Amino acid sequence: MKLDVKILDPRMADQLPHYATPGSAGLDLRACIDEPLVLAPNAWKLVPTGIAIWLKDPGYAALILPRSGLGHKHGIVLGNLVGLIDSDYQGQLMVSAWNRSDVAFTLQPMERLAQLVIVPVVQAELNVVTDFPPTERGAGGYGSTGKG
Ligand SMILES: O=c1ccn([C@H]2C[C@H](O)[C@@H](COP(=O)(O)OP(=O)(O)OP(=O)(O)O)O2)c(=O)[nH]1
Ligand SMILES: [Mg+2]
Repeated sequence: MKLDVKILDPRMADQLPHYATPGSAGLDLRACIDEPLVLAPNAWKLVPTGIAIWLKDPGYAALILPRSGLGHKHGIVLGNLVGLIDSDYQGQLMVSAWNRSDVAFTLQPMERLAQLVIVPVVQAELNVVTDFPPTERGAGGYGSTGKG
């Protein structure tokens, strides 16, 4: 698909997000900040990415996800756990950077902070019913099929 993108911070012009390998699912998002940002243990800050996208088609959404390395090694994940970008959103992509670790982390300007994944979406039309026809699972959940 073609994705319309607006460059809001001139530093992004020559480092637009790209798929790092032919099989990559995510586009890395950078921290468009002017100076290093210290995230104290358990602190979170909204970080601009310097770009806006317009998905346009309600059949798509974008998810902002943590980068595995930052999340696992440094505890830098997302304050909203996952960011959901609506197809009609045209504002700057923002990343809620949360330091869930007990060690301060310094985020450098233009560092790759999170990743954006475009996903297909189905908008459902709600159909109100009083009963569902029975299924094998029924209302069973939360481990009802047993362990292992
Ligand atoms: O990590 C995120 C999450 C959201 N957004 C933008 C795009 C999204 O389309 C919009 C609204 O997000 P969401 O619907 O999750 O937030 P809300 O708290 O429900 O706000 P709203 O009332 O504006 O829908 O904010 C971001 O830039 N980054
Ligand atoms: Mg919302």
